[in-house]
Amino acid sequence: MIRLEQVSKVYKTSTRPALENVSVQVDKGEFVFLIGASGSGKSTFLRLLLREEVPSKGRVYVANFDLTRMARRRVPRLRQSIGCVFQDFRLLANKTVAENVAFALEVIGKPRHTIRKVVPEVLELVGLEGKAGRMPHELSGGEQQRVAIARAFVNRPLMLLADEPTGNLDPDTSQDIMLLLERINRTGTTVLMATHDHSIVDSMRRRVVELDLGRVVRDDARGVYGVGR
Ligand SMILES: Nc1ncnc2c1ncn2[C@@H]1O[C@H](COP(=O)(O)OP(=O)(O)OP(=O)(O)O)[C@@H](O)[C@H]1O
Repeated sequence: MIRLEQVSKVYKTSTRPALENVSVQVDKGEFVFLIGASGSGKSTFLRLLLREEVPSKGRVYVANFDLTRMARRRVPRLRQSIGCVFQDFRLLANKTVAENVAFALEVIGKPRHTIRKVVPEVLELVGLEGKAGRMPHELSGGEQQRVAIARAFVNRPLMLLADEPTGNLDPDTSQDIMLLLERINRTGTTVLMATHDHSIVDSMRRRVVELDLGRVVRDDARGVYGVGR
């Protein structure tokens, strides 16, 4: 599903590589935590998968796409197969919950009857039935993140990338969001989540890939955040 082969990334304005000789493979249906200190390269890793950045060296494959050789016009197709969730939710403030989710389908040209059918289904999946008409500011942080997850998942992407999705949430709400991401993972969707949240990583015992100064220093099948940290 995801393959990085000896990938290095050096930003133009930076002296040290953001990623250095990184090789990681993630299979379909896996749930993987990407951890590491601030500046270790987690966001760069995710941006390479979305082709928001290109590697300085090495190759990146996502689904059946070879991102290294991909023509610019094919990038939208790649991004349709990847759902994204962020720490700051990134909802459209002037649209309702249902409109936020529907918008993700409108921009890729889905027919109206499909949108009418699948939006309530996905809102039910994330536990927001009954809140379809609310505005984002009328929701709690956890509910806003559920909307963001619904929007990321409504097109049934092959993969969900989550960058610190619990970073703005209290521990109980974070656990609820993790249960939701687990449920989405059980549908066969590959989930890759960058996080600093020790307790979540420790309680889930999933695969952990750790970056340190741009290098992979650990790849454990059922890892914890780290001993003594
Ligand atoms: N657009 C950019 N231009 C120049 N340098 C960058 C750019 N983006 C990231 N970097 C540098 O690359 C390194 C890795 O950054 P990255 O954002 O990938 O780390 P991170 O692990 O996601 O950090 P955080 O947890 O703080 O989000 C850092 O040294 C950062 O300063």
